[in-house]
Amino acid sequence: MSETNGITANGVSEQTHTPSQRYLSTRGEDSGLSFEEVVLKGLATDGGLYIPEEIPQAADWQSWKDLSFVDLAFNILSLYISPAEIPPADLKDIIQRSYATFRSEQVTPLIHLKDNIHLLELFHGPTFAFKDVALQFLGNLFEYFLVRRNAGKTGRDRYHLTVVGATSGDTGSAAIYGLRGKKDVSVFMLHPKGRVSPIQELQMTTVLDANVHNLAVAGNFDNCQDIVKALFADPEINATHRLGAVNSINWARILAQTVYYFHSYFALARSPAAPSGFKLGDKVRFSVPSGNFGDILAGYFAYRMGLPVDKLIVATNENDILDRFFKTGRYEKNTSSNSADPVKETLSPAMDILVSSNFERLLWFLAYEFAATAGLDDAWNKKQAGQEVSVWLRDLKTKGGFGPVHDDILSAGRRTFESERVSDEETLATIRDLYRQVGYVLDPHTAVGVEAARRSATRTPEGVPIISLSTAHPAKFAGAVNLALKDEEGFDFEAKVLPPEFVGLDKKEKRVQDVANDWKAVRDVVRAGVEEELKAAEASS
Ligand SMILES: Cc1ncc(COP(=O)(O)O)c(C=O)c1O
Ligand SMILES: N[C@@H](CCOP(=O)(O)O)C(=O)O
Repeated sequence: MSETNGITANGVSEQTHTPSQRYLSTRGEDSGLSFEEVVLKGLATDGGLYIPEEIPQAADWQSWKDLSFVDLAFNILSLYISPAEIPPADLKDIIQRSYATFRSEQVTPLIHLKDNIHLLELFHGPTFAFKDVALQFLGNLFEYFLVRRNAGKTGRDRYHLTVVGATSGDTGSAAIYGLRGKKDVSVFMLHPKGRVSPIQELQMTTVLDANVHNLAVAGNFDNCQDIVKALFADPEINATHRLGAVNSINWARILAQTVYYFHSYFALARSPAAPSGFKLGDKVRFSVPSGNFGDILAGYFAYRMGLPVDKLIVATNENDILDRFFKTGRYEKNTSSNSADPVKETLSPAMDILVSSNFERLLWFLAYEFAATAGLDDAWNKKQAGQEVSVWLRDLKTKGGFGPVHDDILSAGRRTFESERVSDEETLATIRDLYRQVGYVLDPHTAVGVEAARRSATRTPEGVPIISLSTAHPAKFAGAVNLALKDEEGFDFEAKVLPPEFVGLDKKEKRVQDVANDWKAVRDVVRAGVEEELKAAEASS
């Protein structure tokens, strides 16, 4: 970071921002940014992802044990957001409004599933998936920044945010619900045509607000993600539009998700189902169904802040790039498939992914830790980490992978993480088992996490409980749930699983546009859509 008189190259003051409130890019070319800048930019100019310069230590985390979700979120987020940027009362208000939309008073309740395994239900938000926790917050955050930036401005002088996102189903609807109808924001959500569940598709396409544009791409999720990254890297559209990100490349997504790791830990410590004698400071494991590595990365931040985590269990489906990394040290796209599409379609489609974009953030921390063993100064360590990550990511793009990484880097990763790959057959068996054993219906993604937790439990030190993250409501994945449970006596999907909010969705009007798997074609659609909205806004003002 180049600085003059305590002011960073990007204008952030050292007096008002602690190192955990200043941000840099994982590829080393961009640093000294404020929270507002990284939230509005999404992806760094050098193609990297933003991370805080330092992970703050929550020295007094135990004193947070009885806080409500909102108060806990306020304490955690304040460590990463300078009060000079968002005054505390405003931050509290944004958080409060974001979680007032949840159906559960606890926001993310923890229930005891079976034996040593507890389930963290993250699906009580508007779209019934864990993404709501971050995207309700991000929607309000965008609104807050835009209102401030646009004070006194009219017409084309207003700061207009053009959000482009890729979804395999859940991010799409959660982002749309977080941003629908918001002033000065257009949302273009790309999903792989025919490869999201029917309910997920309906949740997105039945939202008819003028600022919401659903684009069905002829391709898979990775194609959608690549189009989004190509748009962010394109100087032409960046010269005319301010692009914004709602995918977990946006730092605010990760940050908001750290809260439920703490919240569930405290809920467990209070629970009569906790192992006998369990007390604050004792370790837990978290099992996380993983695709883009955003959710589990939030757990890594919670751990680095001081939460007593024994292990973070990366649970993948048959699209297992992450599992293969933790087993071999190689991060490689799976090109062994004979089919033209190397992404396998599974029963947990939200995790059907070739490359996990957030893994880059973990790689940076592992490379940084490794560089620090050389004992040089911190600026050098950060520079080294940025260079290492840039080379890895270049090789991923040009050669389809990299590795094996240095033994010390892999060992450092394995100190915190372990991984499991769960097949479709095992996913169905897990849904069935848990239904038979405790009468609970798991969604297929959650089942991947629970199966990984069950395997991990056989290796877990005595008395270490496992919190398994339940990332979606089972009604979102009727196909897989019915496949697993259709022959179970007395099972009735409509009566046992379907929430009233989903009934009749298929009768509603829909809006969606088919697009080719071609980023330039998508760029044209985005430009035309924004223009139409701006003209309509001008006409009505
Ligand atoms: C239901 C569900 N479970 C798990 C995941 C994987 O989460 P992540 O991409 O953060 O690893 C997703 C997608 O993001 C999802 O929608
Ligand atoms: N599984 C995701 C894919 C996008 O992931 P994100 O967390 O980076 O937004 C989805 O539900 O769309």
